[in-house]
Amino acid sequence: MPPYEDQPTMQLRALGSDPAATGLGPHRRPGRPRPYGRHQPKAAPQLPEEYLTVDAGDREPGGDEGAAPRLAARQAFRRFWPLTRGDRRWLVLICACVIAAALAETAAILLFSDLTDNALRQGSLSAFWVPAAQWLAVAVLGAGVGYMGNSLAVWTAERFVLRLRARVFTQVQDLPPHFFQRHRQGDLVERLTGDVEAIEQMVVSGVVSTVSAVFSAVFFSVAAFRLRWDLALVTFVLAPLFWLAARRFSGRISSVARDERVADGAITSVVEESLGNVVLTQAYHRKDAEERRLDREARAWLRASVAGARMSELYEQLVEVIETLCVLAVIGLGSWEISQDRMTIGRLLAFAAFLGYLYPPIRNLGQLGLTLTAATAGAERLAEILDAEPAVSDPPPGAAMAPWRVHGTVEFDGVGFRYPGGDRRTLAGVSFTARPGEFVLITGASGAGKSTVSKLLTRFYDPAEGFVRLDGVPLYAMPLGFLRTHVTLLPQETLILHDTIRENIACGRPGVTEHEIVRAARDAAAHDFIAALPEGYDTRIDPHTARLSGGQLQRVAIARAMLRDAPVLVLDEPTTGLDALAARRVVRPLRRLMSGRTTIMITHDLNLAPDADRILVLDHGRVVETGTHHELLALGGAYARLHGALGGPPDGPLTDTGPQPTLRLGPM
Ligand SMILES: Nc1ncnc2c1ncn2[C@@H]1O[C@H](COP(=O)(O)OP(=O)(O)OP(=O)(O)O)[C@@H](O)[C@H]1O
Repeated sequence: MPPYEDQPTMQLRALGSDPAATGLGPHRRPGRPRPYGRHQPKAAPQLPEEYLTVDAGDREPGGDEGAAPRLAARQAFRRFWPLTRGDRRWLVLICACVIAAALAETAAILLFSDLTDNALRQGSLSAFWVPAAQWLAVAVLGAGVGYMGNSLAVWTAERFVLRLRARVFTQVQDLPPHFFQRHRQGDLVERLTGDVEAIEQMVVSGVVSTVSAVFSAVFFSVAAFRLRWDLALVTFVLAPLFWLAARRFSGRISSVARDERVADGAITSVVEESLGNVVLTQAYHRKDAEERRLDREARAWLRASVAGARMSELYEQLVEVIETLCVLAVIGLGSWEISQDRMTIGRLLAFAAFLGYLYPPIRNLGQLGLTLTAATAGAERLAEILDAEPAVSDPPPGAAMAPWRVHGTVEFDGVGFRYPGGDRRTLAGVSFTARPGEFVLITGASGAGKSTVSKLLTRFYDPAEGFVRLDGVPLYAMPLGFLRTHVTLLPQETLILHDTIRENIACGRPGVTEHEIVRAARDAAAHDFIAALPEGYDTRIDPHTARLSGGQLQRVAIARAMLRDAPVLVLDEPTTGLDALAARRVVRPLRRLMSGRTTIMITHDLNLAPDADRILVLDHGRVVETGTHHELLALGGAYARLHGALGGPPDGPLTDTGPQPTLRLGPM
């Protein structure tokens, strides 16, 4: 008799999940202000009473998330089952195919017993043809439903993966900056790939496998009792041993699976971070340190992986022993029956062969529990993302104070803020107003809270106290899309899409013409260097490749902002990281971009200060000085000290063409 696993079987192998696996081990790898939208512009709205009376101090900066929550397999299943909505009729059809396949297999077993009893035992060829033809018909039928069920199951499972991944990805995109500071990128990548697939194993494939195993076990049991009730009874008395073995292993497997998912995330993170930092690695000759880092994570992964494989193998071998025990019990009882002349050896052989069909579904039921337990580790990691609250959200439908024609008055009114999880306030009582077209420069020591102002102004967070307003409307009272269409951020680190230069500029305003792209590039002093590239505007750029210099990338970003054409501009250290010459080349385009727009510039670079309508000096989250460059120098306080320490421009008119890398942002 061939080993059980090798025996012909028509049982649907639930897709994506090898029922013989415990679920451990690697998963499949895989111009001016324009109206908002089409609405007619209207005057800046009057705020309803509720926005004026809300005590903003009650608002908590959201988005704080804890560690991955612990979930029981049942909770994890319930949590992700709703994502099968829309495909449940297909699941029903798949289950029907699974049941039909189990029936066909049961019929095949009975026909096999028929053949051994009649054709083989009696040595009669005439007794062979009818059951043989029936067996063939049943096999063809089983193959048909097997093919249909498996194809449909792959399609349904992949649709589930698609839907779940899209859901998690959408959520990830709404999460606040600190979430990404606290989670390594590679680990998030792993959650969006490996963990998503692990959950599919639990939900779609899990349901199909369970239906398959349950129906096969029921049908085979009925057939077993029909063949020999006493032998069947012995078989079933010993069946709980499979369940006990699975139960014994489930706790250990759950913890090993969790370690394995975390190790998978860590190794992806190290590889990704190392590739992203390859210049630093080479420049500082950190090759050995990076290799050690990879080796450390790889060893942790190896330990988790080996522990997982060992656990799985131990379970498999234990089950083999239990199966052998069951077969020996049946043969023992059968031998006694034969000795009493109550049974023939042919019947006993037929029954023993039949056990080869009966045990896999019983054993699969136990293993399914383990697969679910292992997949729960992935569910916990995804639940952590799905449960993380975005720090900000759109106002409820009907309550939004938009659209209107934005003029660009920016107001900070008694703003206080503390980062989620932060131990102290980053901003306290910050108040200032920038009227349309004004240039306000915010400076201060490192860590004073300057960039935090830009994050509040572009609403990555809401203030815990006070209000940030645009044209008198608190930012939280307008849709995020409306706000970010009218307030353009040019962050410190130039944001580049992995695409062509054309697309990198065009993404400032979808639907722009080639002519508009080229005009923006010219205004940003980027056209000439782009045109000189062999592929011109079709050159693909990447933040990690050196095809364009920092200053050139910054000018591409300025061209994008030009197209965006927002009335408010937030510039976070626009010249930081650029050498003096590159910084000077950025000045003219910046002047064009700032012209006529409200500009909040966050910078250490005091070369830009004389042109500001107002300068705010931040210190430990508070505005300690306000005035023009000359007023503040005359004051001889914090600004004057910063100016002296940072080597700002002389107290006089500046030019962008002089021998010193001084920058002039005055009117063109
Ligand atoms: N996600 C965060 N969680 C907790 N604290 C944070 C977070 N981001 C920034 N901070 C803290 O808030 C304070 C202000 O940070 P911010 O980046 O606004 O300073 P900055 O003045 O722009 O500094 P720099 O000039 O160095 O960029 C710092 O003490 C910083 O450590």
